[in-house]
Amino acid sequence: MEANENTRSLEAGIERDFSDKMSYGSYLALDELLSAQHPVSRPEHHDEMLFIIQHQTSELWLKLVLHELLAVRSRLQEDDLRSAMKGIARIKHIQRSLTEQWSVLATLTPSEYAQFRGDLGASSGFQSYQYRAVEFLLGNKNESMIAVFSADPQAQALLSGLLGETSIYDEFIRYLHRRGYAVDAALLQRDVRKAHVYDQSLLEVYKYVYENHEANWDVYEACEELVDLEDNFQLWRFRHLKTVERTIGMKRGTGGSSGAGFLRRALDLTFFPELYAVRAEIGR
Ligand code: HEM
Ligand SMILES: N[C@@H](CC(=O)c1ccccc1NC=O)C(=O)O
Repeated sequence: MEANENTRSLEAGIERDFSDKMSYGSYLALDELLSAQHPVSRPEHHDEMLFIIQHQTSELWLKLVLHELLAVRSRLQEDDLRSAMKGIARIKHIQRSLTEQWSVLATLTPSEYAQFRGDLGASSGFQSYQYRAVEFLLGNKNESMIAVFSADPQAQALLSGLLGETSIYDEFIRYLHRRGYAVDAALLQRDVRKAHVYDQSLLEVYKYVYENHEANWDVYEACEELVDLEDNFQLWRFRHLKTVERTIGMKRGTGGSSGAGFLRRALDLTFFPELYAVRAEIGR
């Protein structure tokens, strides 16, 4: 039957009755997940579903990035660099997927978006607490961002908590110190509520690591993993900016910012400045 009818028959052993067993849908809470898309445009605009699902899938992946970053931070605290790097490898794949996904939203034309943009009110990705949590964990701390969440105590608590905790870069630096690399004491005691700023002693450490990479292989490899992470993050920011430019041009953002100009300035931020600065020092 199978070959000539081009149909696959169910095997006898295939489970059919889930009345008292966990099924695919119940395990994944699909009823909840798939009933969480609520277009607000009236009459409902066809393309709003794309807009909602693009954001929801991004938030799901951000949830996993956050989960993995917290694990990476713990593994660094436990001096388990190899396992921390395994976490970063996974995050890098998620980032690629997030960046690749912009091409789906890029099919939304300015005319289509304009038909429901007004219904979005003042809501904006600027109010994504998971995105801000990822930025904080990577070291881009900015206390003023928390004000956006004044109406969301849970988000505010999460971000206030992370603001006062170390970033994965702080933990990497502390790990380097424990391994005997000459990191300045001031850097180890810095105010973690502020963004990391360029440190000369760290540049010297990296210079040593890169010039003697054979003898410092695991640290050298970890440095390059962090550069990949930042590179991927910047690619996401860039694709966001370019999607914004092609859908709303130079309009102001619904969140109240100047729009594309504001997003472009994020491209000047860097999580790991010394890892970029060291490039200019190699082979001098
Ligand atoms: C047509 C699609 C999109 C447009 C036109 C757009 C536009 C903007 C604009 C103008 C801002 C600046 C804040 C404001 O004033 O609103 C912003 C911020 C932001 N958007 Fe979008 N966005 C789009 C899609 C997305 C998607 C799919 C995500 C994924 C989660 C996202 C996440 C963010 C985040 C996280 C910020 C804050 C960025 C930062 O702090 O640098 N946006 N967006
Ligand atoms: N800020 C966007 C609106 C927007 O993109 C948006 C609106 C609600 C929820 C998420 C959004 N995504 C990213 O900012 C705009 O100005 O058109």
